[in-house]
Amino acid sequence: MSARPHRLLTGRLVVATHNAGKLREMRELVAPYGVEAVSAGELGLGEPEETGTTFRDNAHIKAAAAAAATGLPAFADDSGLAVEALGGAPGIHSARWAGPDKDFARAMADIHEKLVALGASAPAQRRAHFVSALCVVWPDGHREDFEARVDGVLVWPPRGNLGFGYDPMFLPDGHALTFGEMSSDEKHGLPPRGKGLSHRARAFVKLAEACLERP
Ligand SMILES: O=c1nc[nH]c2c1ncn2[C@H]1C[C@H](O)[C@@H](COP(=O)(O)OP(=O)(O)OP(=O)(O)O)O1
Ligand SMILES: [Mg+2]
Repeated sequence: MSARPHRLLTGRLVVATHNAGKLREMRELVAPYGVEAVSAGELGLGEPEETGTTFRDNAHIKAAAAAAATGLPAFADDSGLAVEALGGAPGIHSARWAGPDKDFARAMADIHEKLVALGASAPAQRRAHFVSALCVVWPDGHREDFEARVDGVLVWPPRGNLGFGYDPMFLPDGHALTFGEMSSDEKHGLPPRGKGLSHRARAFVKLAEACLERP
């Protein structure tokens, strides 16, 4: 009899990302659970092409590639910023909008300029959310998927130099600091502080509930 409809994640785990900011957050999230996290970079894994049309599909592509290459369970995140006035852009293209140089200062300015061109200066016209799709894939192909979002507004100019990507322009609802001004613990917003604040932490709370046990 199984009280758990999901598969338990134990032992070694590949964190299938090539983004240093994300890797740090994903390692912090799994740290309390006694799994040994090894990164895609440490294992010399390549970066699969993200050919999916959804966050969920792209997270699966990354986790499945890493699990197949290593014979270990693999944990991937596909995430992005969806700006309401831009019809959800950049969405799954959020990393690609920063170009090959990963110039997020430029990508943030681009978004701001597009909003200005639309006359969107009031916070209510500058609403956006981050989405995170987390996927764990085992070498036998079993998968577990979790997704969450965090809503907020885009400020200008950007504030803070913590975090990564679009963090300095994202002000989550109900908070006075942008993600760029928050410590990583504040951005996660996990217990005892809260129930999860960032998209990634909120999705991870679901993953942990389903697939992880504290040692
Ligand atoms: O918490 C976040 N704070 C700020 N920006 C964020 C966040 N979460 C996603 N983002 C933006 C930037 C990132 O580059 C892109 C995700 O694109 P995404 O393809 O999932 O990640 P990536 O290419 O950077 O690394 P990888 O695919 O190896 O995991 O969205
Ligand atoms: Mg990517």
